Amino acid sequence: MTEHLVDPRAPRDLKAFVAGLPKAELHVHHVGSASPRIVSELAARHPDSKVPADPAALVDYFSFTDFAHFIEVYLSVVDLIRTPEDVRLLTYEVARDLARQQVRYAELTITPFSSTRRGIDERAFMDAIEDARKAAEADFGTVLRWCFDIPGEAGLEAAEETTRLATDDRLRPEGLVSFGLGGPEVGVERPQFKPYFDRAIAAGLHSVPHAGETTGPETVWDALTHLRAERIGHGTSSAQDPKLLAHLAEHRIPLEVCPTSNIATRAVRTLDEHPIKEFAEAGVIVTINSDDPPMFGTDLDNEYAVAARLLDLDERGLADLAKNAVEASFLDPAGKARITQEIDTYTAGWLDR
Ligand SMILES: Nc1ncnc2c1ncn2[C@@H]1O[C@H](CCC(=O)c2cccc(C(=O)O)c2)[C@@H](O)[C@H]1O
Ligand SMILES: [Zn+2]
Repeated sequence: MTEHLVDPRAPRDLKAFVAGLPKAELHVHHVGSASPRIVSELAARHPDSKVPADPAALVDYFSFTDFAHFIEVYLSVVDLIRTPEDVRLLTYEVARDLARQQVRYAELTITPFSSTRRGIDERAFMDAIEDARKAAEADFGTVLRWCFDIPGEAGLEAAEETTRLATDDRLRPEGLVSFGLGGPEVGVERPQFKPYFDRAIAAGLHSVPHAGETTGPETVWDALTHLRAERIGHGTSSAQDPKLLAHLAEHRIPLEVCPTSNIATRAVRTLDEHPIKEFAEAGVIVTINSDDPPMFGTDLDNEYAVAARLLDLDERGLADLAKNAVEASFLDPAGKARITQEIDTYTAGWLDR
């Protein structure tokens, strides 16, 4: 069950503050954000799927014994996304859910390889996400950008295909800003992906691989040295290496921290054991993210509440976390200034009320 994942202990008034706080989210997956309503609607369309169409049954289905089990469940949801219309519906509804949490800007991680290899036409896929991105900005005011990630376990074929889709000017979508690496890390050495990250960076994309989620600090070092990571997805095991913490702090390389994800995938045993406090005490830039919120029984607001408890934050501390994410984002300077100003105005208004 996932009740242990929702943190009831954050003070109530801070939850109200968080609910209205303008936010940015940098580490949240496209398919992983499909709401129970969307997943059950798609599962009902495809009765051959093992994904339950009943939202209540979905809660148990989204309980994982380990990381490998999480990936298996994740891919069963990927299998539900079969048409460009499924892609467009999913993307637009994810934007609606983000807007409900006052997310003004989000970099959504998409794995195009997983969809094109399942038969969705690549041009139709790009058109679907771009249509949804423009509609979401017009309807909700939420600015979306894309990160295309390589599913590392699928190997160099997936790396080549993802790089082609991300760098071919006839295909790459206008909203694409970054290039990542997801999936299991065990046995998926980061250095082999250097040629693909080099091509993506040469095409103007920012490098943001997952690293140190289920493997040690050496994977984070590899992501920094071989993949030229500008941010690190999770980086949880960095806390095991004081030199790495010092390097991340000195070079201002942010960690995309996803507290509840780490518990749900068993990467970390309990929230109280999460290394987020070590990151903050070492001066590492921390951003708060939800990763795959419906799958982990959480949402971004809850992740901020968890961070408030683990870092003992007040409203100003929470506002600083939100500003960290804006600053670490790949949004243009004017957009960053606009959202940062919104955060400051909101926080001042809250404290003066
Ligand atoms: N916390 C996370 N940590 C890591 N990744 C995460 C996390 N959350 C979500 N993901 C996503 O999980 C997928 C994994 C897909 C994958 O491993 C795979 C393996 C073999 C074949 C295929 C295929 O498509 O044929 C896919 C990726 O898309 C990634 O973006
Ligand atoms: Zn992730």
